[in-house]
Amino acid sequence: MKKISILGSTGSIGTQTLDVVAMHPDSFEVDGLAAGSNTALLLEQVRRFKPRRVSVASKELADDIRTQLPAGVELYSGDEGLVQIAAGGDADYVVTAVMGSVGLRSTLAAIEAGRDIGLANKETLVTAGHLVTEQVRRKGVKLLPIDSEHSAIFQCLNGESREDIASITLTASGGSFRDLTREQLRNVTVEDALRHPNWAMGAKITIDSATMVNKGLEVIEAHWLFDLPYEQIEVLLHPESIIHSFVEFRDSSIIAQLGNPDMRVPIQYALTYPERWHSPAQRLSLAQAGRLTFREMDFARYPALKLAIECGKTGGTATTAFNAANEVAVARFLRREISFLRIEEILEEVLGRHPVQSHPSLEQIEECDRTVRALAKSL
Ligand SMILES: NC(=O)C1=CN([C@@H]2O[C@H](COP(=O)(O)OP(=O)(O)OC[C@H]3O[C@@H](n4cnc5c(N)ncnc54)[C@H](OP(=O)(O)O)[C@@H]3O)[C@@H](O)[C@H]2O)C=CC1
Ligand SMILES: CC(=O)[C@@H](O)[C@H](O)COP(=O)(O)O
Ligand SMILES: [Mn+2]
Repeated sequence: MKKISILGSTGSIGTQTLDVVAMHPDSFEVDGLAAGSNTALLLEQVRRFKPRRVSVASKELADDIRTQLPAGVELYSGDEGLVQIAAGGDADYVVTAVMGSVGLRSTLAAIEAGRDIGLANKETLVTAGHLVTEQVRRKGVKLLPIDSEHSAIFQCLNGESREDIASITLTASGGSFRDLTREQLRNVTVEDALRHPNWAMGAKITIDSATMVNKGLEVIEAHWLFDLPYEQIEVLLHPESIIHSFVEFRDSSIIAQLGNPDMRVPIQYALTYPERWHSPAQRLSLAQAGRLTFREMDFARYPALKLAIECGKTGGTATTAFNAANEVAVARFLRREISFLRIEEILEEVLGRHPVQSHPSLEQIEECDRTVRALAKSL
């Protein structure tokens, strides 16, 4: 029986993780659940999965639900609450599925507590990849990718030697606006941007997919997860999202991982690795798919992807700043304060002004995150 805790249990990845847990009730037990503000859904999850410990985003929300929790369930709140769910109790495994760099301290706390991590929260690695990977090595825990592209690469690399890798390629759907020119992006709405062609996901990552920031974050995530230089990480447009990513080896062989777009598959693999269990995901029929198509990435069409990769190559706090500016810009777009194209402009402006620090400590990372957020809000 594996005891798991989920940070962000009420979100897209969190609820699908609980779907996987529900499919294998004799193999998984839920120790802790951390939500943001969706207390109605959290209470439903508590009744169904019977965690011993829960957390919500604020003390006020905790006060709202205190009397509705079964006796004995420990209740926490705020950032400290996330850390409690990540590192307290007796879970063996923590799924990090909160959105944004708010997940950093709790992920580090879970690793410090010796827990294996199922990582969906890519912003954590983008913000402080050097700290997270160093701590993973020091504590000897497993860091298993949930992000579909990284799960694909992880599966393709199973049993292979690092020296044999020529390159890895992350596939990109192109997002909601893949058929629009930059000129046509001027007047797009939040509703348009939230219509992802292939995946049903949380709002922030759906916008990131439309700006191609998501692929930029994923390149940086891949750099840390697979310990590869940026020169060996490629991006390719693949509108069908059937090939989730692939690896080319030095003998010119390519190994790819394919499947219908369904996050329950990589989530389950991260939970059951190295085993593979039955999944209800719809089987892929290549005959029915008929044709898979590919296009070279157009960096002029997607300047935020170019900027993200430049930040990755610069290193230090450049990626921290990129991520913080993006989180603020996307939140402002979702609140309809700025236009879609303004997201990219804010990224350019913030990075143009950011004094990069090399080898930042956790405190320096957090300071950078705060400063950049304030700047991005003011622009
Ligand atoms: N969705 C997907 O298919 C994929 C997502 N990812 C990554 O997974 C992560 C989660 O994405 P997704 O599930 O789509 O996002 P959602 O917005 O759907 O969910 C985010 C979760 O985080 C919780 N949360 C937000 N702020 C806080 C906070 N301050 N304290 C505690 N909990 C908080 C939310 O709680 P509440 O709703 O209760 O407020 C919710 O449970 C992101 O990093 C994303 O990039 C990666 C690959 C695919
Ligand atoms: C499901 C998943 O992993 C997302 O990160 C997905 O990849 C988004 O799709 P695109 O960024 O390719 O549009
Ligand atoms: Mn992805």
